[in-house]
Amino acid sequence: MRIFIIKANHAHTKADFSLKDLPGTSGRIDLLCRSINSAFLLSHGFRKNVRVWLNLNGPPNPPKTIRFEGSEIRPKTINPDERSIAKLIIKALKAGERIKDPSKEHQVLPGIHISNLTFEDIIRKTLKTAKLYYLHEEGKPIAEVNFKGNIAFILGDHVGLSDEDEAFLENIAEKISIGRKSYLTSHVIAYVNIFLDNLGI
Ligand SMILES: C[S@@+](CC[C@H](N)C(=O)[O-])C[C@H]1O[C@@H](n2cnc3c(N)ncnc32)[C@H](O)[C@@H]1O
Repeated sequence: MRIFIIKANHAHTKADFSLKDLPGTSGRIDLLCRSINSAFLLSHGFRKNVRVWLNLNGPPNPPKTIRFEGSEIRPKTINPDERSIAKLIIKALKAGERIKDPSKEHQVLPGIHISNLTFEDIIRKTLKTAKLYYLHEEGKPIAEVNFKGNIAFILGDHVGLSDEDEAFLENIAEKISIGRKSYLTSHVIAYVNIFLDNLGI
């Protein structure tokens, strides 16, 4: 299984933004929509072996975490356009306002779950079943990594991870790189997926 964990520092935790101006009003939920597209979609196909954790930390009620579970998501739930993926995030955030025990995950649609899990909670949970890699420009080249079993990748948003996040990951996740340039989160996910496809993993 491939797991992508994205920490979104400013992404709004309430559906108080405009679909007409996602980049300007949502704390960059547009970036998360493109990341979902890159993580799951093939041309005329869907990656069932992928899990994505979106960890939203913007106003007004951080954190909110949305888990997309490829093996459970129904066909045609995830479409390629940003707007329809943003609508799924809005649905999840609205459901998140109503749940009684937000420390537990609540299913919004088949394969889409919302909770108040923190970034650290997600990492600790994932560590139990997968090897963790932190994607960063200055890491070890991805071509030198011997991938085995369940693999989890941690990525930042447009501002990247904080010093505190990096300190937390220090002895938990290996820092790996797809190149020395700084790429968009969604492009990094697409590259990693294609790289692993070519390895036959
Ligand atoms: C736009 S970049 C963030 C740039 C931000 N200024 C920083 O310093 O982290 C978004 C995320 O993509 C990943 N990323 C970008 N370029 C990468 C590269 N060359 N190799 C591995 N990961 C990369 C990192 O996880 C990064 O946090």
